[in-house]
Amino acid sequence: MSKGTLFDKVWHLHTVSQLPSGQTQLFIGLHLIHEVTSPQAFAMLRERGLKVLFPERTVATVDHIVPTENQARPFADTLAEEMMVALERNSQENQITFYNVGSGNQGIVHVIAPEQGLTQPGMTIACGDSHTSTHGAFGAIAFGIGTSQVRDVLASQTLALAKLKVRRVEVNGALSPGVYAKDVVLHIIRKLGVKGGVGYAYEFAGTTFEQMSMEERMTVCNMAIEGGARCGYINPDEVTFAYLEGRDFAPKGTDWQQAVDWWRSLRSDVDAEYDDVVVFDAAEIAPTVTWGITPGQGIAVNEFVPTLTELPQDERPIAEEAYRYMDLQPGQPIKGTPVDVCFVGSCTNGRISDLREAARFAQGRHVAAGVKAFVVPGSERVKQQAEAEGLDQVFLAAGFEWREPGCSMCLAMNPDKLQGRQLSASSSNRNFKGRQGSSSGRTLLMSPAMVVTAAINGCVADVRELG
Ligand SMILES: CC(C)[C@H](C(=O)O)[C@@H](O)C(=O)O
Ligand code: SF4
Repeated sequence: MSKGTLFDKVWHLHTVSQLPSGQTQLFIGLHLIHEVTSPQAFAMLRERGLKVLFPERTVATVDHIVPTENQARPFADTLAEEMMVALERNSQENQITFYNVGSGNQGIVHVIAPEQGLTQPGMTIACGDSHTSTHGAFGAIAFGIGTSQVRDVLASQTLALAKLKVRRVEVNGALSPGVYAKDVVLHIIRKLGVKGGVGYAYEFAGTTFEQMSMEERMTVCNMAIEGGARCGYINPDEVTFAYLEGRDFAPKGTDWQQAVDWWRSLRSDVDAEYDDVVVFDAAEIAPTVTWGITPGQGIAVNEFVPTLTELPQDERPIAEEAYRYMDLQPGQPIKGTPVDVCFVGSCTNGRISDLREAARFAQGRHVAAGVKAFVVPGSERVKQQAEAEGLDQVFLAAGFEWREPGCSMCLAMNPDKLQGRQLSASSSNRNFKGRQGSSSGRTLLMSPAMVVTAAINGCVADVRELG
């Protein structure tokens, strides 16, 4: 194996051909599909009389449109019901494994594939969903694709792609108390910008990531795309292997050791060359909250909404738009901003460790009067595990609602929606205008522990002061 980054090695190993366009025809090891971006792709396939080439390399689940309260069929929303029926039919007709509601394996696509061991180091993974970068936490090259590319993968198991450059994003040192993976990635995006990663894969490296659990690594890679990087990854190590061992689709017996040796060989070499390197110090990272309308508009919870003069010229127009939309004044503290809705969930922070941490802060406390707070597990397995540990009871006793798995209010393609100008504290990944349902609804992104802190205080508050 030649010297290089994991990205280079995996790309090279999956290259089928070099296309005259200069692009690479890349083999896709695992194709994940969900109800939103697959129906049209299957329709295009049908129009051309094509079949799914490798149905065993495609796995389907339903997440965006699933109601998290009443899941009785048919769904009240006819469009949601149509998408559901289409996925059921397409999976069945094409012999594609479909983890439907009630199967015990359903959930947000980026939660279920890792938990079942489908996501493995050295793979290429594509899904018609931008947060596919999540799977890079395992040392896979994983990226979101559009619907016509979903068609291409279904038909040929390959994609025509231009190779990305690689930026090593290094963070070193221990995280301070109250600082989580979410804060690390919000900090990175704040510093490098929401477009800073365009054209790059982000290799997250350094002792901070080495110390993280797989679930924390997934939180970081999940938001690579929010920094413009279509994929983000972390080199596989003992933490990765320990997480994978014994999972349903992980190699077993003698295959296991062989796989581990193979995965080790794919790590970026110490003398690998990068197109760019940036280095951060973990000690500088505080609990972070977004105040604006892009995930890059983040500040430490004890900082003030930036004034125009503090911002570089090119960030000023979007800042002005954000002040107006969010109804926040430049220079005001973010702490103390009243919240209406508190949401713990999503493919960023809806895993068991997120729920455990949220429950730790909710334990023995109560949601403030007038605040609607709810917890949505990322998958049926996460829900089951949380209930086995009694986390649901902790949340319920604290005044949180406990829901069925799905994307829920991360995107509000289901009944969980903000109303009017409501302001939400959310553990999800996007704070775009109108993202959580209402066209004028407002979102502040933060870690699950900070969402719980906000729920209890009725306003943005510092998790470090909750004790
Ligand atoms: C619906 C889907 C295409 C979309 C995505 O690509 O990310 C969604 O998951 C999101 O988070 O905005
Ligand atoms: S949880 Fe949110 S970000 Fe993740 S796939 Fe669903 S809608 Fe997209």
